[in-house]
Amino acid sequence: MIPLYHDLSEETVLVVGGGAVGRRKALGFAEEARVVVVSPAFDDRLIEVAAEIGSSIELIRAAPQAESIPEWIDRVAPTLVVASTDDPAVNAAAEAAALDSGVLVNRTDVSGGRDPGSVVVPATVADGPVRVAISTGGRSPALSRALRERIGSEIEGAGAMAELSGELREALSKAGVDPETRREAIRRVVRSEGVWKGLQKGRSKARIEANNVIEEVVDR
Ligand SMILES: C[C@@]1(CC(=O)O)C2=NC(=C\c3[nH]c(c(CCC(=O)O)c3CC(=O)O)Cc3[nH]c(c(CC(=O)O)c3CCC(=O)O)/C=C3\N/C(=C\2)[C@@H](CCC(=O)O)[C@]3(C)CC(=O)O)/[C@H]1CCC(=O)O
Ligand SMILES: NC(=O)c1ccc[n+]([C@@H]2O[C@H](COP(=O)([O-])OP(=O)(O)OC[C@H]3O[C@@H](n4cnc5c(N)ncnc54)[C@H](O)[C@@H]3O)[C@@H](O)[C@H]2O)c1
Repeated sequence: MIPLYHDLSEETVLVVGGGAVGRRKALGFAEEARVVVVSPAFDDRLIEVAAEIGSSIELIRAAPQAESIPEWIDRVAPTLVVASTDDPAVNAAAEAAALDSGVLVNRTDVSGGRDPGSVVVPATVADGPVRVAISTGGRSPALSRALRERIGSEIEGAGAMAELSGELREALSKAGVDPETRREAIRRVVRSEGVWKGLQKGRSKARIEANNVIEEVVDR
């Protein structure tokens, strides 16, 4: 399995099954996509949060049987279908219908042994624009979660570093610094203890540190 970061803004995710797992997936995807959850009953927290965040999550009360899932896919036109009911036959039908329509599918009730087009939702941790995704290839979701908790502290401050080094890279490029020198300067900035420490004290401190690192490379 190859990890990809998929921009789902303006896309629709269809979640079939609105229990605890369906709620977790729906709320995760609703950070970016429009989400439609179809289920005969909904997790209480999902109902609460859906009411708070408004139009990006739509809850539709229905219990589609296996044979009617393709109609739901036609009607909702999703980019991704999440199969999260507690009925394996309905989950299997959602998977088959999604794959038939060339739509991605996340089967939440099975691990390993996936068909092409089937995706795993990883555990993720973010700091600003930096986002780390962890998968065990479906083998151990509990381990994914434990590793996510560990990695969280590891990437603290990485978001600010991404912003700063991105801006510096653009500034060097505009100033006409040749690409090889620019790459070397930015590589040193992102590895510099001084710049990481500076970021904890504030942006201007980090900028001064970064400029010192860059000058050493540019003035060589
Ligand atoms: C990472 C995370 C993302 C998310 O869902 O948001 C996620 N599961 C999470 C938690 C979690 N899930 C389960 C437990 C209980 C402990 C345990 O059983 O291990 C815990 C731990 C907990 O809750 O602490 C139970 C479970 N999960 C699956 C099955 C079916 C099966 O194994 O057959 C069963 C057994 C059900 C049963 O038998 O009843 C299946 C999948 N779960 C996946 C993702 C995919 C593989 C990811 C990978 O490659 O590692 C995959 C394959 C499909 C998918 O859903 O994409 C999220 C952590 C979020 C976070 O906190 O960071
Ligand atoms: N991927 C994961 O992380 C993970 C974690 C725990 C469990 N699971 C698996 O995911 C499945 C769901 O777990 P859960 O804890 O959310 O169960 P749950 O019982 O809380 O939720 C199941 C939901 O499916 C709905 N449903 C039933 N028939 C339906 C139909 N025909 N159409 C639409 N919705 C229907 C129910 O009303 C309920 O809301 C289980 O099969 C479980 O084995 C996956």
